[in-house]
Amino acid sequence: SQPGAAKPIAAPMRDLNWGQLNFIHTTDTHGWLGGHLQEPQYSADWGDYVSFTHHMRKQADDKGIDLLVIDSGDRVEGNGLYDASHPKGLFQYGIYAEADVDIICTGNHELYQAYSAYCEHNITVPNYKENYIASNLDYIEPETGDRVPQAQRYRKFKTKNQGIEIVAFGFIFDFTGNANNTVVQPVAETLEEAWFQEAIREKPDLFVVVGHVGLRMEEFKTIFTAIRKQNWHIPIVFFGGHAHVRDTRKFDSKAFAMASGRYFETIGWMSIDGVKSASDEVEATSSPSFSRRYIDTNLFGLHYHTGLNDTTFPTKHGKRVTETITRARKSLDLDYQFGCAPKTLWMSRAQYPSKDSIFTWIADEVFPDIVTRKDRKDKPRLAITNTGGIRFDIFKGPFTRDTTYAISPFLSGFRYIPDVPYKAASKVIDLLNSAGKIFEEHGLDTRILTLPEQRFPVPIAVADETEEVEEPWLELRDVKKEPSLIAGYTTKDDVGDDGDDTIHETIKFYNQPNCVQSEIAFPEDGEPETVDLVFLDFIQPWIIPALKFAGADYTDDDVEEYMEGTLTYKMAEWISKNWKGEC
Ligand SMILES: Nc1ccn([C@@H]2O[C@H](COP(=O)(O)O)[C@@H](O)[C@H]2O)c(=O)n1
Repeated sequence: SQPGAAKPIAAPMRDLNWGQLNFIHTTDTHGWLGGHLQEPQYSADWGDYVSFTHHMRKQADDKGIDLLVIDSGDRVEGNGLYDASHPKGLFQYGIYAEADVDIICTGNHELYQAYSAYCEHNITVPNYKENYIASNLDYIEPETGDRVPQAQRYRKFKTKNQGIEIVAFGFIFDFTGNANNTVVQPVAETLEEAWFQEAIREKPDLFVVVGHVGLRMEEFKTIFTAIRKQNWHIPIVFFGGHAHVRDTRKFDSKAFAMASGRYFETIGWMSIDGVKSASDEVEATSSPSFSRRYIDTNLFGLHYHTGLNDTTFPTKHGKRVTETITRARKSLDLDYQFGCAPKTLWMSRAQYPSKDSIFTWIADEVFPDIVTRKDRKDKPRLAITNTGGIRFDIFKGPFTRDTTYAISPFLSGFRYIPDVPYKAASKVIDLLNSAGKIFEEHGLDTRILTLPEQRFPVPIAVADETEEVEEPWLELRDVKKEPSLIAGYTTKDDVGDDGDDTIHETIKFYNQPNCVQSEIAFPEDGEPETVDLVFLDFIQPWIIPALKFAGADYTDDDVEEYMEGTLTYKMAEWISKNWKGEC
């Protein structure tokens, strides 16, 4: 872990189950390669990950079984290590590539900006060569305008030790917010293509679908159905992401999907037995058994799972990566303190509105101060932001450059429509928060506005009780002798509630609105006649139809820049003025 990071913390652990074929999975790391410096249960860094995967590959080799390392996208945006450099990702791409990944695909965050799409195509794809798969994504070459596959459409290969034959795909969900140098082909359309139809007729031992797709979104189900139509008996595993949650979904007794959280808090572990019979000639027809674990990026747990310790765990390579991160963090001055957070503010561990809610802080304290311009400072205004634009909690203590990007990594700026009749403008916030249907008519999904974690909830009654899911190696070591529990995830998925490698004190999460609003410079009595309606540029597509529905006919041409500067910049400025002091 990084110098100054919180020390790893002891906790009661559940063992990992090894099978014939095993997977290590990361997703939505969003640049958190330095680890969570303030949280002991997630303070391992990418160097530790490099050491961990090395030891686990070695164990697989020693046992004569196989291990594959997977990443399902959104490696960028969300942490100073990526966002604070000019250009962005100056250090991040090289550091990430120190990890040896067997199957890797693209997420939506690699595609929001033409620049990051360019880097993905020209840095990460060549770094991973045949391991990079882009089943439904094309890149547009800037020099020629030619549309080319971002990477190969699928990959057929055999595992190193047992020669298990795998056909692997790499999808992204039906994303529409991509920059114009990429083309995302809708998943359902892609499945009709000749190459896909050929690939699913290959008859491997196992299909592996890696996708930047939430497990409860439609896309994986559609892919599952297409593969199953051709192959009633071949096992399929899916590795998803995007929803920022730990989750496992069972499509049928031979098809299992897992998602491994967010921000390098989680390393996913999946194992399968019975995927290939000992004799090559006989097809494995009985149901394979699957198991999953969500490993906290706590060095204590990584030592535990590898059977190593402080001295034996770090490999030379891992140590070098840790040192490279330290140097990069230093040269980006990520520990520079803008101020000192007087208390912890939560995204979803507090209700909105409440004194501990980060959104209440933004609406009540930050926006009234920052959303202003000299020539219209007395104009009453409504300022709206989507909650999804805020990405992480603020912990009491130093608020650094790094914290700034973890909270607000995006380049979104402030726009407005001047002098909107208040009667209409005042209705916008409720429409954004609770009138999803109205926006659907305009092809807009209001779930995009909110936190990824609550966008695709896991259905409550999910487990199919009639089917057995094997968890034969579960062993809980000495829970009673271990220290008290630390707060963390208690994941409920299609298999049960024992997936987390660490037994945590359960955290309660509260649903948040899609958007929050501040009323600024309002008259003391009564309502204003008109207001300036100020909003972050990301939510403009929802603002215009909302106003229309509220009775005010505006178009994109009526929208102007409200002030210079991004939310990220303005927030950091606010903190340096208002949270002065030592900590
Ligand atoms: N400029 C932006 C870009 C994105 N968002 C929010 O992030 C969500 C996507 O994040 P994932 O990690 O789930 O891919 C998106 O739906 C928005 O809520 C934003 O606010 N501004």
